[in-house]
Amino acid sequence: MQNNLNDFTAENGVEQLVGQVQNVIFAAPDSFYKVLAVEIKEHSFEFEEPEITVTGSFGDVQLGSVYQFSGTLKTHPRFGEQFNSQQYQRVQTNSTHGVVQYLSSDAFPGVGEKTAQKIVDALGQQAIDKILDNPALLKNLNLPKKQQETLIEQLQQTDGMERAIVALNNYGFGSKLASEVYQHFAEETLDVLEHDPYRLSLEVEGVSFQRIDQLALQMEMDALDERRIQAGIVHALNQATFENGDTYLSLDQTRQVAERVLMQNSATVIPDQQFEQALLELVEQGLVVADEQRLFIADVYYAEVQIAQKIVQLNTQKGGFTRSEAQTALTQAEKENPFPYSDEQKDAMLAALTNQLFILTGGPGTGKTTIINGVVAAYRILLQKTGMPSDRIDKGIKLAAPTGRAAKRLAEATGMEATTIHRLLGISGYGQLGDAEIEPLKGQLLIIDEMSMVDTELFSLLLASTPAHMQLIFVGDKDQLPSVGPGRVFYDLLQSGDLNFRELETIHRQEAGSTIIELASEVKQGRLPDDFQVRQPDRSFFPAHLPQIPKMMEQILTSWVQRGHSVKDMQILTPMYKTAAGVHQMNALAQSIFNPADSKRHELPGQEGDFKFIFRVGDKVMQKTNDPDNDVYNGDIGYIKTIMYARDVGNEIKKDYIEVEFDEADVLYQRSDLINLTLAYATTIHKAQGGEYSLVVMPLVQQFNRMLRRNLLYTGLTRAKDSLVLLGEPQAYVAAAVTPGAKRNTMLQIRLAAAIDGILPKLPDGQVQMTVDEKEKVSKDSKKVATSEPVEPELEFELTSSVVPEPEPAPKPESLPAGALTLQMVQMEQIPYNVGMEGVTPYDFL
Ligand SMILES: Nc1ncnc2c1ncn2[C@@H]1O[C@H](COP(=O)(O)OP(=O)(O)OP(=O)(O)O)[C@@H](O)[C@H]1O
Repeated sequence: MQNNLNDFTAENGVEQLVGQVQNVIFAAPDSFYKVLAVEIKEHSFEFEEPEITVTGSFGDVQLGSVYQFSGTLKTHPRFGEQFNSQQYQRVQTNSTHGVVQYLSSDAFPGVGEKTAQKIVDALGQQAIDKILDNPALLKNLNLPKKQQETLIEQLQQTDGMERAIVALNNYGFGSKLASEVYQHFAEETLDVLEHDPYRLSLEVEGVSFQRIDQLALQMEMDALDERRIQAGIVHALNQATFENGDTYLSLDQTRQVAERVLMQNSATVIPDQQFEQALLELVEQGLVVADEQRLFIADVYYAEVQIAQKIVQLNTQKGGFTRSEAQTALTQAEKENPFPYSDEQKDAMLAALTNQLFILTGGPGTGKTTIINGVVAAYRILLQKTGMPSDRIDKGIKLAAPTGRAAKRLAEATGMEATTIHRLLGISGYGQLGDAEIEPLKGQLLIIDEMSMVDTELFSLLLASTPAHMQLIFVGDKDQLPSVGPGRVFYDLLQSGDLNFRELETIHRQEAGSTIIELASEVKQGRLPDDFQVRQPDRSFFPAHLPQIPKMMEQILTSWVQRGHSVKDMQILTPMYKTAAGVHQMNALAQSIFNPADSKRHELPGQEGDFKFIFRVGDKVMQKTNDPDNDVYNGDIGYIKTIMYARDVGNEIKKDYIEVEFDEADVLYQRSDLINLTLAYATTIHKAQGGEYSLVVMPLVQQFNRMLRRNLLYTGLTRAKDSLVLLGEPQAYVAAAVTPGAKRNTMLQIRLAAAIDGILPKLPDGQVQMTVDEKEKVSKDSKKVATSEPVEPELEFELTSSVVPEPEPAPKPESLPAGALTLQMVQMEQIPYNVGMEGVTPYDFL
């Protein structure tokens, strides 16, 4: 430790405190202000308690790490004595923590945290070196023989790795991320970390720019170092692309966002010339593409160009069958169908059968599944006529969807096999899509459902793997939210107007009294029906302000349980994570009703952002990332089957774990994997895309402000199959209905037009997404002839502004339709704002 207890005294009235951060009690969303719970190790002032509250401005503080704080002890009128920190720094000496973390990581199967601590207690911070020098030391610790052997073998095998990982752990990297960093840089890890740290954020997914920036500045790297500015620019573009869904930023936007990002940790202003130079370098390196005043992450730029190229190529090809052949097959298929097809449906099916590429959009109940079934039936008939054996026909028809849940629904609706797009393409591992090895698909017909969820990168990969002869049908609902990932591919394809597509208008769902679909189609047109608040057989509305929502939700869920319904058929959908009506609070509430605490059952802690919760056996949970290796994908819902503690008899891996039962597979999560798992009684509406539930309960209040958009409300409503319970403020619903979805910067429509005119930008070699077969062919060809010239980076811009931008203005609602305005004014007067829950009885919502 830098300070010895003896000279640990206040200087010039500034007190000193060294302590280990136990918890971040509060973190301001828009500044670095935090309130920390700190276990005291040393202090220069009088204080009797073992723990103290520390307030101040802190960057990315690491739980469990030790910091030295300089500041003053203050008495807060409500919270009592607190340490107000003006300066802080991390104390590096507590590296035993890193060694324990490393030894108990997945690299040493069978070694848990307790054993790791025992080793470090006995051998100290240099434990690893000591064991490597003298393996016999482990014998004195009474560890089981098998454990000793594993430890020695692994340590010897990994040689320098442990030093790198321990160093990374001490810099605050968790074990999993630390090993990903090591896998990427291998023996160069420490060198890169110390001399070129921004490479970590540029090259390893999951290492944030902010974390590296704080680290680098602490290591006294120059705030104007070109590598820092480059990393800031890439971070700005990544944020726009992978968080906001844009495929590019304008030059001005990039400058503004990058500046904001770079100034979070240092007040140094980046001069225009240096920004420009850093950007030029990125373009020359091929990480960023500049197209006039637009800047793209290179992979996304190439993906858009490649999509346009392939789509236009396919769109000009006729399908394998003539119109009269298709017509005959359809007539035959119709005979097998329980009802005759409508003209609109027949027209769409004929277009699907006679074109190589066909796109279908329609709201719920308009007959999309009917068309998929009809096309498949007719397709079978057509192939049978060519003499193809029926097993080959079945294998040649592929159905897929972007998520496991959507694929399962597609399989149920069609009675055929359906899979995720990832699985169809054979993508495995967590790696970036751009690096995926893709196999060409086999078969004649490919139908993708829930196409609105497919993003630019995945779509480009999908197209790259479809052979020229394969017929493609893309089905979706253009009014739903766009993909979570970059772009709004489905919307752009339809909007281009030049492709073979049909939009279904007529609703066919006939169930008596079903008003959810009517509500959805009103919302689609930017208004709410006059009977919005009037109870219908399948939907109800309960007025409430934000503070009333938890109580009302409790009544709704309790009533659901009392009526003998299962949690499986119910889903709370809400726009955001925070607030009393957000995902976190709703989950905690629903868990207390559906799966309350029980001292006999095992529990493990979970955390999402700064929200802490617990996992219990029986909990409804959701996977948060794509994990093709385990066949679980972002948004998949499962139920906790088992929770095992390391000490439990029969626990073979000797580590705490949770086993979750998903539709496709059971998946095991050790503590370090729990970051990929969360409670799922409530989810965001975004995460619910592609899912369908018997009952949807949706709270909307004006506090959700920016999120209140038409496509969000529409997506939420259309997830309800039988019953819909809406609660909240009517004006929040009106605001959502009248406000169009957020705009995304995408270039796909322009690229499609350019591809049609034959003036698409040329893709440089190495950037064309190719299947394994194509790659082999190119590599053979390239041995014969030296090919294309290197492409000069294009960069043509002028810096116009260095002003930090104002936050994006709140979305402007379109002018209110007359009906909606009346509703807003009249209904608001009727809300029992002050009557509390007595005035509202949401018991009979079914
Ligand atoms: N032409 C028709 N005549 C009578 N009933 C029809 C017709 N077309 C579809 N239906 C019925 O309407 C309902 C909705 O059709 P379908 O499931 O194909 O729509 P969808 O667009 O796939 O709906 P969702 O997106 O909600 O799953 C089904 O019960 C279907 O049997």
